[in-house]
Amino acid sequence: MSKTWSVDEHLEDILRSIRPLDPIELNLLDAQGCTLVDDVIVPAALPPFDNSSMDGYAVRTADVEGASEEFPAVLSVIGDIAAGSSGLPTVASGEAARIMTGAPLPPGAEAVVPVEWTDGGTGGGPADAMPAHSAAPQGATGQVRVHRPVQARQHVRAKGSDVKAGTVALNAGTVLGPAQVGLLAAIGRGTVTVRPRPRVVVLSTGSELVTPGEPLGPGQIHDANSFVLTAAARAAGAIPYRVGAVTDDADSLRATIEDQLIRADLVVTSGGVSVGAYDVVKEALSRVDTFRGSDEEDRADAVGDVVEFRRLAMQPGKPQGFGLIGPDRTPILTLPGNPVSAYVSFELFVRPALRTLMGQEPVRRRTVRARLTGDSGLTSPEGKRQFLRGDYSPPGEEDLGTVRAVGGASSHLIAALAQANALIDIPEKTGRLAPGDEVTVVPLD
Ligand SMILES: Nc1nc2c(c(=O)[nH]1)N[C@H]1C(S)=C(S)[C@@H](COP(=O)(O)OP(=O)(O)OC[C@H]3O[C@@H](n4cnc5c(N)ncnc54)[C@H](O)[C@@H]3O)O[C@H]1N2
Ligand code: MOO
Repeated sequence: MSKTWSVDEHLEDILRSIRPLDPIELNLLDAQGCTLVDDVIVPAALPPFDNSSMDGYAVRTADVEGASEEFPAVLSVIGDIAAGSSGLPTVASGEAARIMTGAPLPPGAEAVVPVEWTDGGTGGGPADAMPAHSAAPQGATGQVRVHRPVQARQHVRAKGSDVKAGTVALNAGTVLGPAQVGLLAAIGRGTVTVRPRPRVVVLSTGSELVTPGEPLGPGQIHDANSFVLTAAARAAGAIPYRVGAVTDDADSLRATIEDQLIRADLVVTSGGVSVGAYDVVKEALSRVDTFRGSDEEDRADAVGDVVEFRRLAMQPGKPQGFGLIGPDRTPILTLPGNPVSAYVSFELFVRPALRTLMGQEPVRRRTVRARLTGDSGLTSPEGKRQFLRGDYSPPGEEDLGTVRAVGGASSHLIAALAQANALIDIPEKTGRLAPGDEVTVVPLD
């Protein structure tokens, strides 16, 4: 009998054959979720100029020293400075410029008095706000009474106080989330060089499969796997292409995969990999001449172009296949057909492969230790690493969180999978677990 592989051996074999995708330059929003290839250097200081952090009046500090509501400092308003203003007036002694948040601090001014610390030019008590310029253009002229002093640079955001020119804004390897996209935009980057999202072709196999939304005939079931795998690929950051279920016919499957290779950085199939007489994936992909290219060079490359089918010491997910196919040596992972097996296999093998293609680390999901709860204990097949579905609660006051098994071990239990938020990772040598035992948990967040 051929070798039984451990989960780690199979994963390591896959990862050994996969390299990060070549970098490309993408528009900022298209790069969301992608990994930066190079450090991004700040080209010019941010903010690019000293500016006001308040709507108020730009003043000289000496002019408002000792000011109070009873004895206000009275200053002449020389004009408005709105955000985006250029051609700034100089603020001389006894003068103030009305200034808006984000507007450049004018020459001569040392600080900004918020409008609430003034009469807003009304001659009355403290102002709540400035009237709109369109409704009260006279606010840009006349006099303002200032009720409180300010210190030099108060309410001024200094040039470069956010980031300085020449410093590193983001390090290579950073995954671009909303805040990182925002920073790149703020420093003026319209495009960025990243590892692209991998394109994943997902196809399920089985003559019994019917697309959701269509009625079932005798012996038929709805195709769940191509949906769960497509959703999982998208959640992992890839661009999935779901191909409708292929019937159990080796030639059609080969033809479908061959057609799809053009748009695939990775192919995932489900079903047809065990030991039955209609296990089409195995039949179609075990042939040595699979996916020869059309020219000589491709043909030479394609020698040995075969998917290796393996048995893993794992439950669910025992039958697995992996290979590199076609002229571009595209990785293909063939997952077992039982829906829970397909999903667990995705989490353990496909997701790390996708993260490797994206240049993201760590490639494996984090694990935590948790205490097993539930009325009875668990049994696990010795000699197999078992991944039960679990409901994990993170620690509160206690040092460890808790986890409860959801549903049984059978790999057709997709309803229980949908109630789970974690996998319970039970080692090969463990046959029995009691409530209160510590276990390893893989949160699926
Ligand atoms: N004699 C043996 N039989 C089986 C063994 C074995 O070692 N010896 N292994 C079992 C294990 S474990 C698994 S896992 C399955 C894997 O089988 P396949 O990968 O060949 O999958 P299928 O036979 O095509 O399907 C299995 C099961 O899952 C259902 N299925 C398949 N695709 C979908 C889909 N897209 N959506 C929903 N459900 C799907 C299918 O109808 C079958 O019920 O083999 C065991 N047998
Ligand atoms: O190993 Mo299978 O994946 O139990 O259902």
